Amino acid sequence: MPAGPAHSARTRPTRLIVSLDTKDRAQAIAWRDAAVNASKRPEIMRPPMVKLGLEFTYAQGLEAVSEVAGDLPLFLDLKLHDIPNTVASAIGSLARVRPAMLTIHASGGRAMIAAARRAVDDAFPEGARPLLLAVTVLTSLDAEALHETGVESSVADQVVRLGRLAVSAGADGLVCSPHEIGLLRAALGEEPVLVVPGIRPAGSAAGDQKRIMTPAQAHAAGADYIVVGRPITRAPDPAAAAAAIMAELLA
Ligand SMILES: O=C(O)c1cc(=O)[nH]c(=O)n1[C@@H]1O[C@H](COP(=O)(O)O)[C@@H](O)[C@H]1O
Repeated sequence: MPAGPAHSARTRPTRLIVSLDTKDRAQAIAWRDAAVNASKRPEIMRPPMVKLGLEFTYAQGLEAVSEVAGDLPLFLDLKLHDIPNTVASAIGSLARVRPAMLTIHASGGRAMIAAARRAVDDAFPEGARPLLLAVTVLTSLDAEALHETGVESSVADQVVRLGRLAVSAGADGLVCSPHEIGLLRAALGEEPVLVVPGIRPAGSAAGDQKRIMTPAQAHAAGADYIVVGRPITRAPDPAAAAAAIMAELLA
């Protein structure tokens, strides 16, 4: 694993990914535009990424995904989890969308992750390959919910175990909660890209998320990207909410 951090946790840049979780195309475009407008404020001037996932893609299809992403870098979050051949073939079907990031579940195992790696390398031209991200333990799970699935380790140990497995099998990065960033950096070094949902600005409702932090806390912990949905999209003024979150990442 690479040693020698390029940035300390505190100075590592953190970029916002806005999660456009809706079935409605016009709504997704409106939220995208609100985030883009927020990012043009002079103190920010850093365009966001957008995430489209299961809800939007099942409702609207891949062509609509491309339309909504427009020129913004796209995190296509379909969390593939199946036998290796099926996952690899599915990745081939996603190439036309030109995502910047794709997700699989690390718990699909080494052969599945390695097959996904090969599929990304085969299906996308060099220079246009998405980052292959492996989801470790969903941020909606706490220790009790994880144990109920038959995993006896702590959440932290399971995240690190799956993180090591995924990176050694070819993943470029991991999806984890902000609570595990330090442990993953200690185990895997600075190179794996850490994409971090479970973000809740102070005072906002946790909803179904269990392992949460504020944007500033996740930035200070060393997240490369934070993923934020409802705290922006369900806010009375999504552009203002996005701007406030982006401002927290500038420190
Ligand atoms: O892969 C993800 O993006 C993801 C992984 C995870 O462990 N937890 C998690 O919340 N997500 C996604 O991140 C987004 C979080 O949305 P909010 O909870 O509304 O901010 C949702 O689109 C989730 O699907």
